[in-house]
Amino acid sequence: MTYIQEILETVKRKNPGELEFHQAVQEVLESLEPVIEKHPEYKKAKILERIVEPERAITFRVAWMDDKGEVQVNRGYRVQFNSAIGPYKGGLRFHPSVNFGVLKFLAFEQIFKNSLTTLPIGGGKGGSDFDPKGKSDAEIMRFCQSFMTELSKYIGPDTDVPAGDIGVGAREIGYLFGQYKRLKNEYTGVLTGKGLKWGGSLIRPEATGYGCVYFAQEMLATRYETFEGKICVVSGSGNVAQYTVEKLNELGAKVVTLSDSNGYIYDPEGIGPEKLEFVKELKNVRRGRISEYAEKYGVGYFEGQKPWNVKCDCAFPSATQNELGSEDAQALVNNGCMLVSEGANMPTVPEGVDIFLNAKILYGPGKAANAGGVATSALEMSQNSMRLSWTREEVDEKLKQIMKSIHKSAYEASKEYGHPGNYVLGANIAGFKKVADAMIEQGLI
Ligand SMILES: NC(=O)C1=CN([C@@H]2O[C@H](COP(=O)(O)OP(=O)(O)OC[C@H]3O[C@@H](n4cnc5c(N)ncnc54)[C@H](O)[C@@H]3O)[C@@H](O)[C@H]2O)C=CC1
Ligand SMILES: O=C(O)CCC(=O)C(=O)O
Repeated sequence: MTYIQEILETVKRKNPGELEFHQAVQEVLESLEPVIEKHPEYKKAKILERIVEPERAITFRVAWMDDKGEVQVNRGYRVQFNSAIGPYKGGLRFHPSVNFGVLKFLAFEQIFKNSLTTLPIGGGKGGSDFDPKGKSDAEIMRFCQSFMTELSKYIGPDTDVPAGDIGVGAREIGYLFGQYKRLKNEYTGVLTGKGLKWGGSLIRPEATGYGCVYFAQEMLATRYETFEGKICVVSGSGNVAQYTVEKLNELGAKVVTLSDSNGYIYDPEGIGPEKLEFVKELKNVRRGRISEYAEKYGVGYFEGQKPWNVKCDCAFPSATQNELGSEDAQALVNNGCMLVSEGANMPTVPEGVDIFLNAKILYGPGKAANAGGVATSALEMSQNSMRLSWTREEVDEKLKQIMKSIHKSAYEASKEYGHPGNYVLGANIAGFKKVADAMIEQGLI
């Protein structure tokens, strides 16, 4: 057994049943094999053995009352994985599928993603198995207040700064922030993704989707290509999907699909700006299903299916982990897809990633392609500390430059290690080195 395999076996033994966590660790460790060979100091300091163990993982009871006056109980979590280069930073996910395995995979990915942004932020993630679907605003507020009452003991603007993820958007961040302020009697940047009137940053809502498209633009440029006239397939219809579509429209592409957990819509005419406004209102205000788009515009709706069989030039998985299987990956390649840029975290199964890499299409893994969201969160933290606000143009320009720099460092690392254009390898290596060096310099902790 190799050194890397031994560590992986230990991770599996110590974290039984946490399949998503095993998957994320395996991908990163396999990429790091040549780095460990080149840098014996990492092996001596047992960096890999340490980096796969969270610094702290908290679970807590969240009791709240529903509109009928009945008591409900959920489980809350925060995984504080690595603080070598900055305070823990990463979103909160409210979804019934949330458990330690899912949050540990997300927090682990966040370590390398946050390092790639070049900004001083460590890796964390949290959430709850609470299902916001079908809940009233009052129920969401009571849940958020109870959740924050416990979480507030472990976070702070210089310790751990949560944000949104699946099921946590502007509304939830508002209720969480209000409760933190009430408990601590202080007005600090303890969360990002805040409302613009009370400490939020312009462009943060757009940042993950826009950033994912900027990263894709950089990949396309290596082949002297642009988005003009490209047919694009997007999955999901939440925050990341919406702003991915918005930026693709601006750049002259045509987006033909969106989805939710019930199915996908196919609009061959393209989801232009006006139709996108309908989606935003449908999903962010009325909180309805994407099938309503098909009814309104008279296009196809495919219940229980994913959009990966639709012929396209570029694909943007923007819903959830492992939403793109190996058959889906093969279908995309067979249909001539030349680029996949991941808005979601780990949306492609490992066999699918291999299919993309072997086919030599442009493949941007989530930890590089979707890093614009957390990078802009770090810009929100900077603005909060300085007590000022940058303009929309300033933040957007910084986001563009950060995505360019992430692309450059991932590309250069892939070249240095003999696989130019393999962004999986490049992102893992470039993200790892800064954290590993910081861990060594800070001693045995
Ligand atoms: N919001 C952010 O800034 C960032 C989000 N991400 C990732 O992007 C992805 C989407 O997140 P958001 O758009 O923020 O969440 P959201 O809650 O706004 O939207 C989630 C979307 O995914 C769909 N979805 C959720 N679970 C699904 C399932 N099991 N099957 C099919 N569809 C499903 C939902 O229907 C919805 O359209 C997640 O993987 C998240 O971790 C990554 C980086 C930053
Ligand atoms: O903005 C943040 O802090 C969190 C973003 C996030 O959860 C992610 O990058 O997956």
